[in-house]
Amino acid sequence: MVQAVMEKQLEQAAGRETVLSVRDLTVGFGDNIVLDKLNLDVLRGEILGFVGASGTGKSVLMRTVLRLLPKRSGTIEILGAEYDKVSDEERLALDMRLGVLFQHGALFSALTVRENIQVPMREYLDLPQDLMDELARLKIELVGLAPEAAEKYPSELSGGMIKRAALARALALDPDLVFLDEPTSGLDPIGAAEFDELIAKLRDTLGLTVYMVTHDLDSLFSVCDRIAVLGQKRVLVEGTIEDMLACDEPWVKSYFRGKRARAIVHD
Ligand SMILES: Nc1ncnc2c1ncn2[C@@H]1O[C@H](COP(=O)(O)OP(=O)(O)OP(=O)(O)O)[C@@H](O)[C@H]1O
Repeated sequence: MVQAVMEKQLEQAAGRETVLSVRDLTVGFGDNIVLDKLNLDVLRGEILGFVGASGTGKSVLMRTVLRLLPKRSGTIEILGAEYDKVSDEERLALDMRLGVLFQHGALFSALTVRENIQVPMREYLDLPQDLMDELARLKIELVGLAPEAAEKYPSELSGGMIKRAALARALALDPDLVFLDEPTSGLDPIGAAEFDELIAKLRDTLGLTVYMVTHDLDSLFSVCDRIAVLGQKRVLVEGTIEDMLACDEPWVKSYFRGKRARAIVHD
């Protein structure tokens, strides 16, 4: 069954551009091998939901792809380039095409929302302050925050506003691919649904590709085009929500056909 789902996905993937291709990736800490020969493809323009039991290595994979953790072996090709094989200059250019929203927002508490959004601009670009202010204003509008949010500090924002501000910072350089680590965690169901709608809208309007680590079944059912499940140190199964619902792999079955999931399906 799992094999059949994988083969169907490969067929569907044929002909679409792969923006992230991970092959035989092994990552570990001392004797603890967290990912073992893992393979994963993310296709342009899709929202990929990445799930797996707690502690299976979802964050480790995302951090390794972002070069925040070292890999033992394997290849990671991102936006058509293999990081290990490009020059420093090309690596910098690649980094600019990636946006990241870390869990809990991870905004700088001593900076206002506007200043937070301008951090990547300062790091990668050499722009006059008035242009950066205008760009920050546009990003704030894009994520649905009020203009007044620009001069507020993170401590003055609600959880939902922090997520939106962090998303605005992730979008600061108009990336092709954004990584979201549990973007709806800590939000109430209405706030989470609004955030999901925002992500779908941004994908549709900006043509973003979204890689989203999530435990949120609502997000998986409502906005993800495809889902990848991490287990046994690799991607156990990849597919649409329908594929997940038909899958007999025990963890996938209990996650997607358990009590909580059934409540969503029958909503
Ligand atoms: N810097 C590190 N040093 C040593 N071990 C680590 C490090 N980071 C992660 N690990 C280990 O890697 C494994 C996977 O952790 P990871 O945080 O990726 O899980 P996760 O799937 O994201 O979990 P959760 O859903 O709870 O966030 C765990 O066993 C963890 O202890």
